[in-house]
Amino acid sequence: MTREHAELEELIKRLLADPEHRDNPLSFALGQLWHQYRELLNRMERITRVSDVYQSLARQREQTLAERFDKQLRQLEKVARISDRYQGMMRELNLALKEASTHDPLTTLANRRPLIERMKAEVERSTRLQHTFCVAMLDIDHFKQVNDQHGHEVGDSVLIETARVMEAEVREYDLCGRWGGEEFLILLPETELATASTIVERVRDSIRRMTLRLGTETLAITISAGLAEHRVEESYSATLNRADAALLEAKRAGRDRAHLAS
Ligand SMILES: Nc1nc2c(ncn2[C@@H]2O[C@H](COP(=O)(O)OP(=O)(O)OP(=O)(O)O)[C@@H](O)[C@H]2O)c(=O)[nH]1
Repeated sequence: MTREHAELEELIKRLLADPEHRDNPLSFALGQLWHQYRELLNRMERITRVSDVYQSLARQREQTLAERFDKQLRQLEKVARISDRYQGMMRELNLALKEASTHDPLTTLANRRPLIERMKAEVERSTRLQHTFCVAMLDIDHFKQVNDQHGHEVGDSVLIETARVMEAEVREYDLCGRWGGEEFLILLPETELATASTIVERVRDSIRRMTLRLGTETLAITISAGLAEHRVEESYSATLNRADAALLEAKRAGRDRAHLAS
């Protein structure tokens, strides 16, 4: 309320209360007007108060809603982060499981499972396309002596290094794997016996030239191998058995050599 307004109200109140103006014909009408004006003012004040309370309640409600929304959003973000992390862990675990079921943990070469699958696939492919393939079984000579004389850890290092050299010597589409113990298998797709023999000789030569240092000594490793070319309509296991028999012949003939299966 302005100062002039307050002064005007004060003047009206004084005039209405003054006994001197009691008989003035305007005094009654002014009194009624003053009364209505005061009532109107009171109602407006009540409405303003109610509106203020309502606005403040609405503000509070808005605030609590916003806070609740923020809290739920933060919880959702947390759940999403946990779920992302969980999914990442599951993916890694899956990969690790797949790796463990298809690879030898020591040498990281393929284990029997993928080797057998690839041999089966090659049998199918060779039947369909009339292409041949070869299987080479390779075995470290006198490996028991390496373990006995130098210990199991050195034996493990020999296996790891042999696998590394073997893998480095074969072509990208060949498959090297650990068949078990000190025995390895190389699958050579689209390869005839003569070419496969050259590749196996190259592998054997590289392994012979491997330098495995043991203090001042160097450990020399030799490999025997048996090689078989897949025959039309032969199962993968029959080819494998012929390669194995050729390996046995190579061992019997004095080791450090490769024999071709008949
Ligand atoms: N260090 C180590 N040794 C292994 C592993 N797997 C198998 N061996 C050993 O490999 C040796 C194989 O011995 P044998 O089957 O007698 O073969 P070898 O001594 O190589 O004899 P030939 O094959 O006839 O030349 C055994 O002593 C096994 O304990 C392995 O993962 N690590």
